[in-house]
Amino acid sequence: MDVIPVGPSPPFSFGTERNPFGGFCRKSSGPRVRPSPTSKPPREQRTLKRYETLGLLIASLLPPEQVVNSEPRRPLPSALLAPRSQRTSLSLPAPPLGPGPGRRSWHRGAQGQEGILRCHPDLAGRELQQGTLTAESRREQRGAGLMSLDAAERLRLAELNAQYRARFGFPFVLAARLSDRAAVPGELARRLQRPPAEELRTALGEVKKIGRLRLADLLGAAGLAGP
Ligand SMILES: NC(=O)N[C@H]1NC(=O)NC1=O
Repeated sequence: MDVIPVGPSPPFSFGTERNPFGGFCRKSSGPRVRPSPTSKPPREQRTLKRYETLGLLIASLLPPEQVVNSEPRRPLPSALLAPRSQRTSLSLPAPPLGPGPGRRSWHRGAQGQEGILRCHPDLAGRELQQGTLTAESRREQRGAGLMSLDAAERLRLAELNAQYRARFGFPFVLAARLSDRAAVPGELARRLQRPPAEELRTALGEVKKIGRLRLADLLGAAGLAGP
């Protein structure tokens, strides 16, 4: 069977933190490095990024022996090296959350799971208003009705998103296509109350759902969007 090469990443960055799947995400603190709408990466780089994301999604579904890291000095994410039966290792031991030295070293450690969450824009956030979301995110958020919120609903979500980020250190992530505008604030308020380690696992599970749905779209396949 063919092997799927992983990495190296193309030379673009939305920050300086490398996520566990090879891309760059925003750092949790400090000034945010954000491309302005007028400085989008060139078309080829966006296309490359899409292919890289697709390759990594596919790699995450394969047994480790079929995944080859084409960048010698960059180790594969540990989540990809685990036997497939344990690949739900996005439910690995809880990292220390919140401010403090433990969190920093965890960030730099082998897991770095939290980084993937920071790749996600807020639901109904500024990027949606400013039109700077990726086409996929925009479609997902629009499908959930998040583009039609009134001012009070938007404010409520913005407050909840800010509280969530302050508590957990990463943005609230939810597979918008499996939800809707009426359910999102309640779900956000509910998850805001959860213990950090549990919430991290839930949030990573949502990333997997989003990935599966996007992969199903890309492959034109039905049935990949299961639990
Ligand atoms: N924060 C967050 O959940 N963002 C997203 N969810 C989703 O389904 N698409 C997104 O952009």
